[in-house]
Order: sequence, then C-alpha cells, then structure tokens
Amino acid sequence: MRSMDVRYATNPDDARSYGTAELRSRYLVEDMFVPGELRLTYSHQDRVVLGGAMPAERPLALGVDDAVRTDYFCERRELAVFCIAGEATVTVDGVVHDLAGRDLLYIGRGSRQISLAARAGGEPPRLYLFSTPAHETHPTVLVRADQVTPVDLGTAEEANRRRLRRYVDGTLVTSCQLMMGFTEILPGSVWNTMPCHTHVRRTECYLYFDLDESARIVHLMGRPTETRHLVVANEQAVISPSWSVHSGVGTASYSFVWAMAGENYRFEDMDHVDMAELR
Ligand SMILES: O=C(O)C(=O)C[C@H](O)C(=O)CO
Ligand SMILES: [Zn+2]
Repeated sequence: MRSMDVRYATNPDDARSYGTAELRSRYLVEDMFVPGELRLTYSHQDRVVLGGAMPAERPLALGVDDAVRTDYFCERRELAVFCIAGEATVTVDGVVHDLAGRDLLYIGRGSRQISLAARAGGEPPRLYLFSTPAHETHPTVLVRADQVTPVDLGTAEEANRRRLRRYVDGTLVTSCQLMMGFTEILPGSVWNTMPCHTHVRRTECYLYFDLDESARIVHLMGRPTETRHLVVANEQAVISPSWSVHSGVGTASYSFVWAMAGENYRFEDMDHVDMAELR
C-alpha cells in the first residue's frame, strides 16, 4: 500500500470560502481504483479511512501506515470491504472469504493479517474499503447481497425513487460505530437523499458507482443554508463532515455506497432539512 492520503478535519466557517479546487481537494476522493493497487485516504473527520483496492496478479496486504501508527491496521479499528464488481478473495488471519459483486465483509477489531486477492484467473475486482476506530471486537461476518432486505424510498413525482440496503447497522452485523450499505437509484429517478439531512453526530462518506463514464453527479454539500457542489465522476467518493448535507443528482442512473461513523449508532438519527431552508 502506498502511504495514505491524509485529509484534516475542516469547519463550516472556513468551508464557505473554499473555491472549487480547495473544495475538491478536501472532500472529494478521486483515483481510488487502480489495477494492482490499494489506495487509502485517512480523514480526521471521525478518523474514518476509505479507499479502493484492485488486486491483480498478486494479493494486496493491508499494511500499517504512519497515519495510524499501530502494529497492524485493525489493531484498534474495524473495517468493511464492499465488492463493487468482480470476484474477490479476502483472507483474514488465514480464513478465506469469497466475495462476489455487492457482497460485504465486516472485519472485526484485532484481525491481524488481511489480504485482498482476485479470484483465480479472474479480472481484478473493485473493492471499496471503509474503516473506523473500534473500542471492542465484533465477529468478522460475510454478508451476501441477497441476505439484505431492501427498502424502497421516494416517489416518481419527486424523481427520487431509490432502493436502500443496510448491511451493517446492528441487524445482520453488529459493529462498534461503522454503519454501511448501498442505495440504488431506480430507473427514471435521479436524486439521492433529497429531501436532505445532516447528522451532526456522525460523518458520512458516499462512494458513487455504476455511473456511466461520461455521466456526472452534482453532489450537494455544506450547511443547509449555504450549500456548495462537487461535480463527481464514477467511482469517486465524497467525505461529508457532520455539519454537511450529502445529497446528489445524477445525469444518468447510478448507485452509491454510504458509510458512517460517529457518536451514536442509530441510522434513523437525521436532522431533516426543510426544502425552504436550502440555499
Ligand atoms: O438515498 C438515501 O436517502 C440514502 O442512501 C441516505 C443515506 O443512507 C444517508 O445519508 C444515511 O444517513
Ligand atoms: Zn446521512
């Protein structure tokens, strides 16, 4: 693993003066998926780590980094690996887990050796990694895509019909603070998470995927009364600090992995924003 890209925490009073390049350098994570590489970003927002791995000929080992400075990556952390595409083998302390598209492996604190590999003879899979500090150990669990019960949200009239799947929220998997799942925008709709919300108790990251290469997401962030936007391409992620809305509109269909960490462990804990409040 090359060393992590470190992003310091920011505050909303400063963020209002950021221009496009600074906004992107602080909150947008690009170039995550490169064949044969594991690329991680360390954010000081709730100390989340996010990144992409595309193991090719050789397995990729999750090593340590000065940003964490522990004897091994999961010494004081939990980790989730979500398979966006392809087929992968994730080995955790000698136990082999086979992941196909949309499967997620939760890896508990204290797991020492973690390696990510392509399935024999297969194309490099695209694996999204999200990790948060952990105060206790929960068992490592593989969640298959078909084990998760989807929930449909939105209406065609509001162009926000979407299907949300909660993989790690204390139901199928219990974790310390990590919560994760993915949402699929249904045909004809374009908006995610609109009406929008904040949750000052948690940081949230979105990884957009399954978006056509020529299409874009206009992702809204910032305080509800002072929004800014990021133009996001396929397989790029956005770090949303606790004070920021996180909502997007696509020029074509897409899905996104959402992942959170912070003060409480309640998915429903959101401060909903009235449309009339948005600026
Ligand atoms: O489409 C949605 O709405 C979401 O996926 C919302 C995210 O899960 C979220 O922001 C949870 O706090
Ligand atoms: Zn949210």
